Amino acid sequence: MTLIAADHLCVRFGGSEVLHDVSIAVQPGEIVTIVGPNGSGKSTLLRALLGIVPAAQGRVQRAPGLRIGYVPQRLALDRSLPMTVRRFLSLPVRVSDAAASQALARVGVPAVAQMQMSSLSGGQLQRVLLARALLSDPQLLVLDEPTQGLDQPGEAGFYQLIEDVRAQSGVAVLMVSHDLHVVMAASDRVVCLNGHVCCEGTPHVVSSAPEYRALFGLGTKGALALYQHVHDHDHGHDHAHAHPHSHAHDHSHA
Ligand SMILES: Nc1ncnc2c1ncn2[C@@H]1O[C@H](COP(=O)(O)OP(=O)(O)OP(=O)(O)O)[C@@H](O)[C@H]1O
Repeated sequence: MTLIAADHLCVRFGGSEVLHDVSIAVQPGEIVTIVGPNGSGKSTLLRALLGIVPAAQGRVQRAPGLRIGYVPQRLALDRSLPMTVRRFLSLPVRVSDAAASQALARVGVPAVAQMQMSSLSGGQLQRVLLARALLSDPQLLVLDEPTQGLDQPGEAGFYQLIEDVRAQSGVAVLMVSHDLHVVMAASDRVVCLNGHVCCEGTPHVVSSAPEYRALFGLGTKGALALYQHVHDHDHGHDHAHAHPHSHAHDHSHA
């Protein structure tokens, strides 16, 4: 059963077509990442899938009753207004203290409930946003650049958390990211977007595709190395055939 899908979707703003003939589908339990240059329509695609932006052509389908936890790219919150994390977690739907504590503990920030939203660090804020998205027990998490502004360890920690949450709950994840290095390792499937779908597939396939290389250059060696590293661990049983160094070496010359 497909959770959410765009079928030959076109989106226009005024006279300009921002998305052209985009088809994409997310299955239960998958982590799918959309990458692409600035202005390539990544946020628009998420917003169209969520029904916030209308389709000019094609259509969007969501599984009946689909529960979605959405973390938008920008938090529309006046940071000068006093608001504790606890109160924020009850917006717009009131949750019990127990549920709030459990959600914060789950994302690794158990002690921030009484802190002001404005005094959270970037990494803490991202985790609080994720906690709120998880409170509705979603089948699909939609995350728009969830690690924006985080340093490399913060980024890696956040993606690890996403994988842990997926492993615990089986939630599917659809996210937009610019952090190619870490994203590649954390995704089952990558969709490279530039107004249309340039290429899509496993991180390995996408990062070797000429369309991807044309957009992102060859600065993906780290991603490849990291992905191969994780992959080799997952497939320890055929380690007689696995040779991480020669893999990385081969690809750096691909
Ligand atoms: N509500 C809107 N009205 C008019 N134009 C819009 C609107 N939303 C987005 N656009 C335009 O659509 C294009 C794609 O924007 P979008 O935010 O989807 O790109 P993106 O790939 O997410 O970019 P970034 O990586 O910079 O976040 C841009 O040219 C943007 O100006």
